[in-house]
Amino acid sequence: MGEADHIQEIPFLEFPGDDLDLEQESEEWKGLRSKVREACETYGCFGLVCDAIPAKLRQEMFMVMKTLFDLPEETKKKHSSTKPYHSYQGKCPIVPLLESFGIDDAPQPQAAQAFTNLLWPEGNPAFCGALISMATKMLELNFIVLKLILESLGMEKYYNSQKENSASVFRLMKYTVPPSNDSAIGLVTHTDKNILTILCQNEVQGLEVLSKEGNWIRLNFCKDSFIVIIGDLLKAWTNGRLHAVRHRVVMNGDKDRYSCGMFVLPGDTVTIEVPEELVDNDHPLRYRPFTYSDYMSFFTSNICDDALEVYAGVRS
Ligand SMILES: O=C(O)CCC(=O)C(=O)O
Ligand SMILES: [Fe+2]
Repeated sequence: MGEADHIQEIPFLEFPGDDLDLEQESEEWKGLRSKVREACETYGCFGLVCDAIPAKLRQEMFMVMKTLFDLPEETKKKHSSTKPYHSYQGKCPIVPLLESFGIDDAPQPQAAQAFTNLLWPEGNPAFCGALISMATKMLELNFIVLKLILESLGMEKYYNSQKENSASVFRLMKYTVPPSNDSAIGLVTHTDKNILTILCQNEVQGLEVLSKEGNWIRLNFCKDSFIVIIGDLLKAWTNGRLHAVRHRVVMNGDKDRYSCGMFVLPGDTVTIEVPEELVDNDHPLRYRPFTYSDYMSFFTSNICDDALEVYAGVRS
């Protein structure tokens, strides 16, 4: 397993205040907005320290995640979906350390309850409560970041429709300690195929991002930080202005890694189409219109590194 070239280069930003209701015309908001844009253009990701999502809730989330992954394999397999990345995915030869669940619309109490009841027919209020609270806060944070991004591009008029026409999947992941103390791939290199992702991990590091210059950067999260990742769809919609960063997980050490990620996606009928304001002589159209579901169908049968360019890129 090749070592990362750099320990930390990506910006870590601070979300001001103790709740997510940051006043949107404040100087703090405007300051954050320009830093977010710069990070999204240059790195396609950034760390975000956010005390508005309490440390206690994060701890609870990782505790209940452990009880989830400790369930028997047969029970975990009950969670299935026709959509890729939404089912329970057990360990497999490509990613032998990883198990994951994708939960649709997890902030909605009905969806969270249905997931909980499937795995614990006798009920598990502690799990369900932590799931709803964490998913709700992370989705809220996702939309705040989306708003900052759209405003920074002068595209805020699209915010409400993007929000209304979105869906979410909350992914819960467990990476087990690699055998024989070696470092080993936890998750293979990829770009996220959705709009925007926010990740949260327990104290075990492992996420690495590839800089535009081609260096692997190993992220060193501080305890209260989240990581924001630009997905392929936001890169396409912004006509390539934002960077969809390639990333992977590399495991080492002697502790299991747990992470959860809130992935915002477009609703099924939404077409991703570059708005005309983002096309001009300096920025000729780079992506043709497409839907997320068609893009995912393409990707799952043609897994490749530059799926977005191959699938939707406009060749000049
Ligand atoms: O576990 C992590 O930190 C990264 C997960 C990830 O990149 C993904 O699920 O797309
Ligand atoms: Fe990812």
